[in-house]
Amino acid sequence: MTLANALPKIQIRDLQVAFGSNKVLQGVNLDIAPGDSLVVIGGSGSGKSVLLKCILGLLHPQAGSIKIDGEEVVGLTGDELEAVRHKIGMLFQSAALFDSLTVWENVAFGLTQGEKMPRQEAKQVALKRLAEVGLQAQVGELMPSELSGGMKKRVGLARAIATEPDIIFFDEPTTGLDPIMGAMIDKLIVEVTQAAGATGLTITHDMASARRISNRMAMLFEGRIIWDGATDQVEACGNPYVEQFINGRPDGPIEMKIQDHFG
Ligand SMILES: Nc1ncnc2c1ncn2[C@@H]1O[C@H](COP(=O)(O)OP(=O)(O)OP(=O)(O)O)[C@@H](O)[C@H]1O
Repeated sequence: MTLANALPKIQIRDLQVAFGSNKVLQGVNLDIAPGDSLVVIGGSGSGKSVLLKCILGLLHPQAGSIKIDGEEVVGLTGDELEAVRHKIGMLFQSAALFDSLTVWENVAFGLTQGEKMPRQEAKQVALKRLAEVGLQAQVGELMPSELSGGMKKRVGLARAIATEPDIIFFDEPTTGLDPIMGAMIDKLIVEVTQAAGATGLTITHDMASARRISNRMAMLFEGRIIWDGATDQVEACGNPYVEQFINGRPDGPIEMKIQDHFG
């Protein structure tokens, strides 16, 4: 539930990132309220991953501000950056599990390494998290190579929530899954995020998934957020770029831009 006057969980102002002459983010402004689940949509190469990397401190913007809980994170290094990252759980596109660790060790990684929790205690937490994503304790003893794609995503989700983060990032959470498994992962994402009272930030191309996961959407186009609003209003938002994108129409203002470049 969004509180009208609550301090944004994440506040982004005039964020600018360029790689040489490629100006990827050209003044991004975005507020994400506590408890919101926001999906950032936008075409390939529009800068969605760059935006997430800036929030994680993996990329340094040329200009602009990113505040988490009111604290500036741009420019942080060392322990201060680690403290910010500790607030964020992440489900990576490929689930990004360590091949040489068992499933439960993967889930417990942030607890044993980051929080120095004793191994047996961390294992109990990991098994609890695995149960929350519908996986039995025996799965905890398997190696990642023994899992299907859907199971890997579940394990990745269990790992993302293991340290009870305030914020969870989901990078293309349904990529590579069949539609039913994708819908199941979406349902789990909603359940675990709400149960944790966490704020969600997702990047995806999968509009069905975006609609299921989010209560808010923002569209990134030509380096800026060109629309940001409630998910249930996106169909009728009146923005021709957003309407073309969410309906996957080949014709419209976005195609005209592509023709400008290559035509
Ligand atoms: N480390 C980097 N060095 C140089 N250019 C980069 C780097 N990271 C990203 N880019 C460029 O920034 C632009 C945005 O990339 P980004 O990966 O954020 O797009 P995206 O919206 O996540 O795309 P997709 O949906 O295809 O994953 C691209 O033009 C990309 O080539």
